[in-house]
Amino acid sequence: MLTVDEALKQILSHAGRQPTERAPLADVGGLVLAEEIVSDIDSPPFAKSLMDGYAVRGADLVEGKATLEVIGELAAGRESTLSLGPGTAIQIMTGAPIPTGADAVVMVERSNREGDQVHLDDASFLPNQNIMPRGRELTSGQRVLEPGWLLGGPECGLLATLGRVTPLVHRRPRLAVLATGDEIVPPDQQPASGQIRNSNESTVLALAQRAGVDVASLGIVGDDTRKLEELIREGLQADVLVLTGGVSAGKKDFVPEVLERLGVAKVFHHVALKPGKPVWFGRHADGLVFGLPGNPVSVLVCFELFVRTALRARQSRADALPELVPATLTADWHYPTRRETYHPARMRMTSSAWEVTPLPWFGSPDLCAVTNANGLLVGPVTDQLHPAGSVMSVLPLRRD
Ligand SMILES: Nc1nc2c(c(=O)[nH]1)N[C@H]1C(S)=C(S)[C@@H](COP(=O)(O)OP(=O)(O)OC[C@H]3O[C@@H](n4cnc5c(N)ncnc54)[C@H](O)[C@@H]3O)O[C@H]1N2
Ligand code: MOO
Repeated sequence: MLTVDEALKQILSHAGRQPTERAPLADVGGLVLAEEIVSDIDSPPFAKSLMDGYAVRGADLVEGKATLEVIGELAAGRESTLSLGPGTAIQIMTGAPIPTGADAVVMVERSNREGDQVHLDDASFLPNQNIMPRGRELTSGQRVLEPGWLLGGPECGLLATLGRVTPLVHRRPRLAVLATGDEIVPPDQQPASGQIRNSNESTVLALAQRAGVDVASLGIVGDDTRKLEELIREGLQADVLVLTGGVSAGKKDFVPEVLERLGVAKVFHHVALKPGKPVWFGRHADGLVFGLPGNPVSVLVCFELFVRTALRARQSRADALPELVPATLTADWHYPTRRETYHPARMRMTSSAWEVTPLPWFGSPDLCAVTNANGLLVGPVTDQLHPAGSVMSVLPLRRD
C-alpha cells in the first residue's frame, strides 16, 4: 500500500494545471499569478516627504537648530514649482514631492511657527531624514512578482500600484461534491431507521469554500450504478470531483468500478493512512476525481492531505504540499498503529515552541471530537509509547 508521502507525490505529478485567464484585479484575491510582473515605474515616482513638517536644507541647521523663512506650502498631490534657497523652508505634508533644493524634512512637532518664520529644534536631526527617495521601493525594470505566487493583500496592492488591472491568473478551480450511499438522507430530513444525515457534503463544501474554490453540490446518490454513472458524468465537468462513500470492500461499493468505466484513470486506491485508507484518486482529460471514504473524519483527513494539495498544485503553487509543524507532546501518548494516523489534537504556542495534546477520539466516524481540534497529530507506525516531551509532527487545521 502507498504511504501518505508516496500518495502526495502521485497527486503532485498528476494534478495538471488550471487554465489561465485574465481577471479583474478586484476578483483575484486568493488566486495564483500565472505571469511575471515587471515594474514599468519607479516607486515612489518622486522623492516624497514621510512626515508633515518643513522641507529644509540640512546645511542651514546647526545641531538641529535654525530659524528659517517659510516661502510656501506643499500638499500631497501638488507638484512643486518652488525651490529652496539658503535660509528658507517650505511647509510640507506627508506624501508631497520634495521641492528642489531641500534635502531633509523636520517634523512639525519639532518646530515653532511665528508668522513667516519657523524656529526648528530637532536634536536628532540627520541629513536626508524623513525623505523617501524616488525608486526606493522599486525601480522600473525590476521583477516584482513571479508565476505561482498567491495573490494576497500586498500582492494585489502592488499590482494596483503598477496599474496591472487584469493580471493573468490560474482560473479558480471548480469543485463538485457527490455523496453516495443508500442510507444517506439530506440534512433537512428526519432519518428513518438505519439512515443518517449527509454530513460529508457540508464538510467538503465548507473546506472548499474556505480554500477559495467555486463549489457545486450534486446531492446524494444511492448505491445504484446507473444513477451513480449519470451523476458522476455531470460531476466530471468540474475541475475536481469529490465523491464520498462507496470506495471500500462492501458489496455496494461501486464507486471505483463506475469511475473506471467512465474513463477516469485510477492513479491509486488505498493509502496506509488512518482514517482514510480506502481513498481512491484518479484523473481524466481535464480534471481529477477523489473517492473519499464515507466516514466523516476520513473525509476531513483526506481533504486536508490530498484534495487541498491537488487544488494548490493545479494552481501551480510552490507550497502545494501539507505543511507539518513540530510540536512537543504534553503527556505520554500510547497509540499503537499500523497505519500513519492523523489524530485530532489541540496545539498551543508556548513562549518558544508548539505543544500538542491528543484529544479523546473514537475513530473515523467521530467528527464531533474534531470540532475541538486545531490540528491533526501524526501518529507514526509503531507499537511503542511516545513519552511526554517527544517532538511530533502536527498538521494544523486552519479555520480562518
Ligand atoms: N472489509 C473491509 N471493510 C472496510 C474496509 C476495508 O478495508 N475492508 N475499510 C474500512 C474503512 S477504513 C473505511 S474508512 C470505510 C469506508 O468505506 P466506504 O468509503 O465504502 O464508505 P461507506 O461504507 O459508504 O461509509 C462508511 C461510513 O460512513 C458513513 N457515511 C457515508 N457517507 C456519509 C455521508 N455523506 N455523511 C455522513 N456519513 C456518511 C456511512 O454511513 C458509514 O457508516 O470502510 C471500512 N470497511
Ligand atoms: O481508514 Mo478508515 O478511514 O479508518 O476509517
